[in-house]
Amino acid sequence: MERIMDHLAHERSKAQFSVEEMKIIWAGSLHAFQVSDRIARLVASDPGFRKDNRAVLSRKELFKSALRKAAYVWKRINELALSEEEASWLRFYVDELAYAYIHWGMFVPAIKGSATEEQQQKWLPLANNMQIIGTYAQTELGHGSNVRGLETTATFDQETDEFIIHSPTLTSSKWWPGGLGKVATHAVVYARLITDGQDYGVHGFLVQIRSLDDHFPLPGVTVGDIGMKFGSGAFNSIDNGFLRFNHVRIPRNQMLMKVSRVTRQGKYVESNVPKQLLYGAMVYVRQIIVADASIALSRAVCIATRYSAVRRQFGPPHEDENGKGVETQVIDYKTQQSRLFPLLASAYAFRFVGEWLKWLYTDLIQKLEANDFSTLPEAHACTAGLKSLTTSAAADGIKECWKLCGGHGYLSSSGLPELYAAFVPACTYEGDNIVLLLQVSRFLMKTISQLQTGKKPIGTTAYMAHVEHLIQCRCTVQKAEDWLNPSVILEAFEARAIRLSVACAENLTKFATPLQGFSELSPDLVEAAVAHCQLIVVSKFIEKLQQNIEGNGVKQQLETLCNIYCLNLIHKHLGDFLSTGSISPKQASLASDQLRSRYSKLRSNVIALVDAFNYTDHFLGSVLGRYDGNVYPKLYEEAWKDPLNDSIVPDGYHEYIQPLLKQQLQNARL
Ligand SMILES: CCCCCCCC/C=C\CCCCCCCCC/C=C/C(=O)SCCNC(=O)CCNC(=O)[C@H](O)C(C)(C)COP(=O)(O)OP(=O)(O)OC[C@H]1O[C@@H](n2cnc3c(N)ncnc32)[C@H](O)[C@@H]1OP(=O)(O)O
Ligand SMILES: Cc1cc2nc3c(=O)[nH]c(=O)nc-3n(C[C@H](O)[C@H](O)[C@H](O)COP(=O)(O)OP(=O)(O)OC[C@H]3O[C@@H](n4cnc5c(N)ncnc54)[C@H](O)[C@@H]3O)c2cc1C
Repeated sequence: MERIMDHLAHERSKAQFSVEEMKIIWAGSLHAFQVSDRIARLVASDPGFRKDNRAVLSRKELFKSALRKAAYVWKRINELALSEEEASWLRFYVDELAYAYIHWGMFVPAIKGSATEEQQQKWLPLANNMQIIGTYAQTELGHGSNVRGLETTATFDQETDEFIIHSPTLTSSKWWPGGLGKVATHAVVYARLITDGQDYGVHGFLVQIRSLDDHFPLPGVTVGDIGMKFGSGAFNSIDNGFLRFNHVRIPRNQMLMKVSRVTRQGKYVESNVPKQLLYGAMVYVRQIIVADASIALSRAVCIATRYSAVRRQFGPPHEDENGKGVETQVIDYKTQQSRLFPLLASAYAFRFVGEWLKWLYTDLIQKLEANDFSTLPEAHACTAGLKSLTTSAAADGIKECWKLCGGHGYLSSSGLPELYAAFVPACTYEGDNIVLLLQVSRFLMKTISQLQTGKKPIGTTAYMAHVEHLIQCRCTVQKAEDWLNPSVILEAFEARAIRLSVACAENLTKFATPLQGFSELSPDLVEAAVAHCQLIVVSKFIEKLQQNIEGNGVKQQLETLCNIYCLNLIHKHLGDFLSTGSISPKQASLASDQLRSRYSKLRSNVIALVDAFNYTDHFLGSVLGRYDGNVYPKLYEEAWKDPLNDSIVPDGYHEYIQPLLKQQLQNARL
């Protein structure tokens, strides 16, 4: 036991940088670090937030436990008079999916984004004080991605000055909204607005669905839970629900009227605000999901890295620091490094691009408030594309981390199966990842077509202004070290991205209609979108390194991580880079050489690099990822805690095992 604990201590002593400074870089600022650290410890030390028994709870127990925790969170927020920032961290570290995620993450933002000032004044205080609990009811049984295809209707009745909300078909039943099944009292419902016999398309409406007195559904409302979801624990603590309306009436002023409104006379009036602002809550959450992807991936990487340093398999026997013969730490296998280190680098890359995206979103909101809508298309493309890229990579990465831990990774107590089950739907919710990439490609094709009109591309598409150069430039790498030059890397990624986009744009012209072209070329368009989004992540990592980064050795570690992130992408997408002529086969081989050498450079720092995430053992929820590395005794302890081990002879022995054995014994004797 002693020796295992020593392993991580020895690993930590090898670090070539200041972990404390890196913690601040990871958190974003000293202030963010201090607040998040304080709240993480507060949660970890409070038995009310225990979560180690989730895997063995039944659905009903899990759900009730999530309700209890959500109520306790609210109590602690009020008792401790936490600020909004502190309260968000508290909800985050409690790490239990419940209705509060949708209430704070979607219901409140939808009201802020789509309601008029007057409507906000009425509804926000109620929501902020939890006098009502809200959900976001957009998706239906028949349509999720195709929002324009939603079927729920909101028909204006001029006589009573009300909207009649109705579900005309089975497929129009709302399906999936979190917190809807058993908890929410109110919902922002997306429905087709019909007035004067005309259909004006999908709009948002605030609808009360349950009584505030006895929690029963209001007349005309049918509501329930959609059933168990993938994995034990994970999303099963939350009541994703169905909802049907039978001519439910709401006052006219419960239509969210920032984008457009219906007058007392039933006239539909548009404002000067773009209709896409109706989808504002999705842009907001997609940006948060990018931050969440870096968290989810870094959690898995932290577990897999610590365990890989503790775990030993095969010889040649080495001597440990006490001169004893020991097997090889699995982290020293080059295959383990080539699977794990790019994931560690990706966690950092996603953290920084998430930070930038938060800035982009804040900037967008400021502009919108000043009636400047110019950056909305780019913000939509960036949030959609980066949400897609980072969640797909994080979900795959978590699964890889589980395999990197061998058999023990499959144990619930490793924390990895539940982390995977809880995170993988991020590839679908808030927009299916492929559908979102197609949005990015649409934006890219539009940008390319506008180049011909002389319109200067801005922001993340600014590189397209250099299309002539990027289409014909040749990569200058001659030796492996040349791949450490950020401008060389950037140009290779820009060349690959623009060449894929331009090829798509040229091919699109060969079809009879743009629609036909988009449909036929959609796999290529998705690849072009991925290349563009990877370029954004690469360029934001490089930009981060150009900032003033303090702390002993911190910048050097980040440079190594950045190199690994970029070179591994080249390695994985070699087909793109070679087929577009962005690099040559010889340069590809030099990139692989350099990548291998970066792994060796990083090796002694990896434990410290995952320590810099500053995750408590409570938050990690993993025996394999424990800070002290004391894995085996704790695995043994955990095994004993399983309910199956409550009795020596299992339930069912007398009914099913004993008779079987007896029968077989008798048969043998006959
Ligand atoms: C130390 C680090 C600290 C970090 C802390 C991290 C904290 C993390 C904490 C918590 C994590 C939280 C995790 C979240 C918890 C789980 C919550 C899950 C809840 C899930 C909710 C949902 O899923 S809600 C439902 C979402 N649904 C969708 O996303 C549907 C997807 N479909 C669409 O979005 C659209 O319909 C689609 C874009 C596909 C529309 O296509 P189309 O028909 O072409 O579009 P149309 O409507 O005609 O639009 C035309 C025009 O508008 C542009 N556009 C589309 N959407 C938008 C938009 N949102 N904004 C702006 N513009 C938009 C579109 O591109 C077209 O443009 P043009 O081409 O005409 O210019
Ligand atoms: C855990 C979870 C929580 C959720 N929470 C909420 C919530 O709170 N509120 C809410 O309203 N919704 C919620 N949703 C619903 C979610 O937003 C939708 O599931 C999502 O938008 C995808 O839509 P869909 O299910 O209709 O998939 P579909 O669109 O049916 O996708 C099925 C397949 O078709 C493909 N596809 C679809 N359209 C195209 C296209 N144009 N081109 C190419 N391929 C295409 C997709 O890539 C996918 O492979 C939640 C979903 C999950 C899983």
